[in-house]
Amino acid sequence: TACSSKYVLSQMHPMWQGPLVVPGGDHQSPIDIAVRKTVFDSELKPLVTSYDPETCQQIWNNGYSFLVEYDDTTNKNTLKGGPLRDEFRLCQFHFHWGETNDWGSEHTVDRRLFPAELHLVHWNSDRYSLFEEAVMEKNGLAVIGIFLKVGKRHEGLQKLVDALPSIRHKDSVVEFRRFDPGCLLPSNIDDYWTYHGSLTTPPLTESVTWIVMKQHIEVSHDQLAVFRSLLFTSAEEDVQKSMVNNFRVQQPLQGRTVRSSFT
Ligand SMILES: COc1ccc(C[C@H]2SC(=O)NC2=O)c(OC)c1
Ligand SMILES: [Zn+2]
Repeated sequence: TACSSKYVLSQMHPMWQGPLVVPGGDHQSPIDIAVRKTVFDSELKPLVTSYDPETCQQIWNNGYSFLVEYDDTTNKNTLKGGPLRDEFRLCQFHFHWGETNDWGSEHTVDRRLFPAELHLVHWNSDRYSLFEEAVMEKNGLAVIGIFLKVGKRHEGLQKLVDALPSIRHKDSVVEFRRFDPGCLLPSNIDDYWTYHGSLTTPPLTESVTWIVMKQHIEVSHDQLAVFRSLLFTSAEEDVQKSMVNNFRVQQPLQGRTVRSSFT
């Protein structure tokens, strides 16, 4: 689908620090969410999600993370409400994780790192007709960020974990059907932080309304270990590199305000 955004990542080192000066960017992501500096906004509405598992298409390794992609040619997977004025359409979700459980998330909360972070990527289908158009526009994307903690096994995640060995190498893809992304949401999606930022990999465009959930989800140690069995490298390459630490470091807030939907 369009959203697979076969973006060519510059020869990005896993601990890619990015250029010191980002071209034309002072609203970059991820950031540290300093809770004491967030501002409660009573105008923020509850988030409304509606996902159809039948639109799930494939899971693939793009050499940076693994993506589960949805058919985004119709309006079957929608996100609205929260800080959003328009209706957005899910196109994919993916994760970021570390080589150990001590780090791996992109956003931090009061400098606290989580072992992994889930991103559900949506594009503004009220204003644009393709993901690729939306990704270049200021109000083009909405990404829900959900922290993962190591604890009890996540039953819904297991179907995805079981598919990972079949996409070990970069550019491998397999059919992946009837997966409900809603099963990955925490029980409480009314408490979140929101701010305007960017993609966390090239092209780093500042087109994202970030919605970071306060409540994390739990996955087991063994489930997360399977993420780390993926490889950055393609089958042809003679040196195989484990897909770990595929996160960007936190970027300066540059005067932005992070709003909270809760007190
Ligand atoms: C050209 O379009 C792109 C390029 C990169 C990403 C992936 C980035 S953005 C994020 O939140 N996490 C990531 O790893 C993308 O995703 C929407 C869209
Ligand atoms: Zn991401």
